[in-house]
Amino acid sequence: MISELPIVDLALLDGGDADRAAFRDALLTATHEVGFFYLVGHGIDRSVRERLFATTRAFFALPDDDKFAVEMLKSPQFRGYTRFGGEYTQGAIDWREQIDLAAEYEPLPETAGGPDYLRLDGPNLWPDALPELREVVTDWQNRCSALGLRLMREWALSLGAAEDVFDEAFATRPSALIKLVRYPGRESDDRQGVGAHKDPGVLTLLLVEPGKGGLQVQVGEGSDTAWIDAPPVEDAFVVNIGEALEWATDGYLRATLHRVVSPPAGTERPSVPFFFNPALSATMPRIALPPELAARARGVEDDPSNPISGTFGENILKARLRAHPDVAARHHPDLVG
Ligand SMILES: O=C(O)CCC(=O)C(=O)O
Ligand SMILES: [Fe+2]
Repeated sequence: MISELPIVDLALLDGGDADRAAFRDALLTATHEVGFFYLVGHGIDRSVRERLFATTRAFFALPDDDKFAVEMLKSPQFRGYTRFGGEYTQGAIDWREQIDLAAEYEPLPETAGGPDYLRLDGPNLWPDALPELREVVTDWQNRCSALGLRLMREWALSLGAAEDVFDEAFATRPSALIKLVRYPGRESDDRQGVGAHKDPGVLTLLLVEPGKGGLQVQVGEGSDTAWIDAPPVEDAFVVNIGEALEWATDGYLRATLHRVVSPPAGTERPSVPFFFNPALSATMPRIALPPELAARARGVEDDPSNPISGTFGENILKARLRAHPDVAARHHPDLVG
């Protein structure tokens, strides 16, 4: 069983045919076997990442009243600030605070009997007290979306499909989500920063402040599994597959359980996950795998407590209602009974 996540170097794509083939091999192997890898060579400058973390810290340093002014409880679209104790994974509280900022679109006209997930379209709650947040987050979203699309094309090629097979799902109203997160240190037997979960979207590009451990990834198969540490690697994103890409590849690519352990008392751990998500109404294409890959596809995991839907909006709405029961009860009582 592996003890460290594999490293994949995007700069290989700037080389010749052999380098590009090596990149696709490494990408496919990492995401078939582990579902998680470190991405280096991505070309996003250190200064840009430092600015993102400086802004993240500035947000969490705001007085409580400024954060509560943009509380998610005010947002039927699950945007805004979640204080400690507001979020749950597998029924247990996640000890982190965060602000959720997603792509912003005008709600589509209400159609009677239309899908519930369209309720997720709408505005972010931007804090007046930190006006630069909007520009920094929008810039980060643009950079990560471009990187996400580039990776999707590489997966398409490495799976034997047309390069643009995934493009359409992201072409109109893609619903990328960024969280700025802060895990406070604590002295407690309960170490749940965020509980074990799979990400509901397509892929996640995670940035963690240098030097901050705590992320753990489940490796292995069936009953033979173990949790390994995935500390940040210099200049690297941690990238993982979400349920929508597992679904698209009949489980050839895997969405992997991961969790964050609270940092030690007296420290804190900022992180910024970017969730590369298609349009709410998109159904991911199901890739016709070449026989040698199809033979090793596991099928989509069948977990009665977490059914995976091929329509992205259904999958993300399920995850949002479960993670934020207070928002669900206030704004969507008809969906949670
Ligand atoms: O903060 C992290 O390192 C990971 C967070 C995560 O897994 C999530 O928010 O889905
Ligand atoms: Fe996650």
